[in-house]
Amino acid sequence: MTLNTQQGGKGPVRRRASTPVPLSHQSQPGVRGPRPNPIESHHPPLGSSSSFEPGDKALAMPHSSWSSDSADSDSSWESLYRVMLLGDPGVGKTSLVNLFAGIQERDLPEQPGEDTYERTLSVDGEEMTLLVMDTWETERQPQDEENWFHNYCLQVGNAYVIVYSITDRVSFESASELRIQLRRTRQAENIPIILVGNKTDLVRCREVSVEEGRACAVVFDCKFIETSATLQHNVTELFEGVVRQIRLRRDSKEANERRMSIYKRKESLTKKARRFLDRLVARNNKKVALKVRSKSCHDLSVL
Ligand SMILES: Nc1nc2c(ncn2[C@@H]2O[C@H](COP(=O)(O)OP(=O)(O)OP(=O)(O)O)[C@@H](O)[C@H]2O)c(=O)[nH]1
Repeated sequence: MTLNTQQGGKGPVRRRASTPVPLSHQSQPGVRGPRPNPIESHHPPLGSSSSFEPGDKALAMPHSSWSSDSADSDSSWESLYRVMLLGDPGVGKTSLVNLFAGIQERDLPEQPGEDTYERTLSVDGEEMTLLVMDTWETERQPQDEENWFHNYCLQVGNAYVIVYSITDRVSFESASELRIQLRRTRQAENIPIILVGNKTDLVRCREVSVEEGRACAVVFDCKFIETSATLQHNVTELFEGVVRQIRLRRDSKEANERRMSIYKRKESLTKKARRFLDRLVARNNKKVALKVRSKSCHDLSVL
């Protein structure tokens, strides 16, 4: 993986944790600054900060989705993808995002607060810009604010990385709950979700086995990888996987749309009947599907 910073090769772009990225944020590689739009006032230029209020309606507009037909789904929109890190406190989200951003421990600011990083990755010869957001907090006060903020996070991501620590079973259970919450919030969407078991270097303290992690990913229909931020093990693979998962969906959506428009024109009644029967058979073959999924859930380069 090649990490290319923007802004003329300076370090990764940071944003403040308290600055939700407006849902309509769109940038083209190399183009900085907000586009003129009604919620512009909430989105400061990169590198500067702003605050937000829970319940801010302008920010809570419906998110763009893979299946969106809105005007926002043009090619410029697709040049920047929001990746949300979710998970219990202490599981290693910040450590993972720091590795993504190329930040060494000694360079970390004394006052934490910069939790969002934008970098362009080159994977398989193609560049993609990710905005990785380590803004998930579970101890916000008051509760209303926490609920609003969680809901916001679950709405705005183009991809999700749900992290647990393999040394902490409670964090594993929270990860499953988060997956359920995500499914509820983004029901109809096929967004990439990667379950990450971090801290694999702590072998003797392991509370969650690889098999359990994998089984969870199969049941919840997401990808799975184990990492160690401390040893920098599988971290590159994780973020490359995020890029590939986004790309696979983007490409398959485009291909599907093309195929469907041709198909709809040509499809005969017999074909429609056959398709219906195929679906019926597929539904009855859930067991087979589960087996196939369990084989591929750890392969982040396939759907
Ligand atoms: N041994 C080991 N420690 C890790 C690993 N990843 C993170 N840690 C440590 O776990 C602690 C918590 O890591 P963070 O990255 O701050 O975790 P977080 O999920 O961002 O926590 P919050 O900011 O509270 O949400 C730190 O002391 C890290 O050094 C890992 O892979 N192995």
